[in-house]
Amino acid sequence: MAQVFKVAVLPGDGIGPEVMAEALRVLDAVEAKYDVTFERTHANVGGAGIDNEGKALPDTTVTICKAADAILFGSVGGPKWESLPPDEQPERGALLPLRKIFGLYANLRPAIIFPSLTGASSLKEEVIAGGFNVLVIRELTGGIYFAQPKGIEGEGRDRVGFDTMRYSVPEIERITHVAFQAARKRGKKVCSIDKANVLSSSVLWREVVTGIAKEYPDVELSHMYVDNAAMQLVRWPKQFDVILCENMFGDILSDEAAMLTGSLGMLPSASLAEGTFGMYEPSGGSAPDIAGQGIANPIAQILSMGMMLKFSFGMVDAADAIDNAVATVLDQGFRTRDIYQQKEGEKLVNTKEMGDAIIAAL
Ligand SMILES: NC(=O)C1=CN([C@@H]2O[C@H](COP(=O)(O)OP(=O)(O)OC[C@H]3O[C@@H](n4cnc5c(N)ncnc54)[C@H](O)[C@@H]3O)[C@@H](O)[C@H]2O)C=CC1
Ligand SMILES: CC(C)CC(=O)C(=O)O
Ligand SMILES: [Mg+2]
Repeated sequence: MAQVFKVAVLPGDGIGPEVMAEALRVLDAVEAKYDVTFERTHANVGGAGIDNEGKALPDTTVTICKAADAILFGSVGGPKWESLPPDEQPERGALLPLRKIFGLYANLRPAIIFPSLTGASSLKEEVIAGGFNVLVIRELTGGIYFAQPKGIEGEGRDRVGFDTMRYSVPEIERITHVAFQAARKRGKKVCSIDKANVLSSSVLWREVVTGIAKEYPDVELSHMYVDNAAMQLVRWPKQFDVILCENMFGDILSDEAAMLTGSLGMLPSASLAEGTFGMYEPSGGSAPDIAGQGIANPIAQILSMGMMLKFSFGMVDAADAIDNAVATVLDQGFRTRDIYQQKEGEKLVNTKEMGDAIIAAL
């Protein structure tokens, strides 16, 4: 009998539904190829939650996610909801609570440059010749995005806005283990990012990471201040293997790493809890500037779905097949607008045509 996996599908806003449609068509192709059934339940989230059910994270959505084996998430947010009170907006009202409710503390963002895409990277060819493969591991449920107190107090020009950067030892320990275990299976190097010359949370972060590293003598640890890391990523990305970051530094550096691979539309991510539950989402946002035009790059969403197959369902072969299909279509010259270089052999395609090509390659 075919194995059955339950997937909560949360397309969200902007380009979310457009790229999600392609990921689901690729999931159909996986179903046809492997002896497996993906039971999918769609739910509103973000602006779609506000518009359809009056809340960025409707209770029905949480119930559907709790009944699922994994969440496939598009992206949320956009100008339409930016004037709502901050805690009711799609990002703070839905995405961050989802990460907290499901304990998704480990965010894996693999920035890999496909050989045929080196021309789309913002870096010079000689800097990225031979490719690079960096895994950003971002702590996702702590730090300045979550810690209290935060808010805006006072009146008029006397108002102050404040957030709190806070990390506990167990929070640092568990994400550090994720980074070292990942490094063990690849280049055996962890570079931990902090701002220990200024921030107390970073002083503790560095101390705890250094302690955990002793349990992994086969993995080399280095530390780097976040400002230098931002510079080193564009200077010589090949020096990095696994980059370990707290929440906000990882948010920022992963967008930077994405662009080195050609486009934010290329960077998938897995947000993992203890065990096999995870939420799988592109690293980028809802891209209001291109939403509704059918031109968004669906690759980040499709590769995120592939990460779901690997990390939540143990379908490593199917995940590899998706990665290979993406590499094949890029070799064949298919390009959405964000990675189109107007070079000979390139074929400019829209979102759906990119989905078609990946399904054909699969
Ligand atoms: N996980 C999520 O749901 C996230 C949501 N956001 C939200 O998204 C909205 C827009 O934020 P921005 O800062 O503009 O970031 P963004 O990531 O949505 O877009 C930044 C740039 O990258 C491009 N881009 C992103 N994904 C693409 C794709 N798949 N194909 C082609 N181009 C792509 C966009 O067109 C834009 O020029 C905001 O409301 C923001 O809060 C931002 C980041 C993550
Ligand atoms: C709401 C933000 C924290 C989302 C974001 O930028 C991200 O997860 O990369
Ligand atoms: Mg981000």
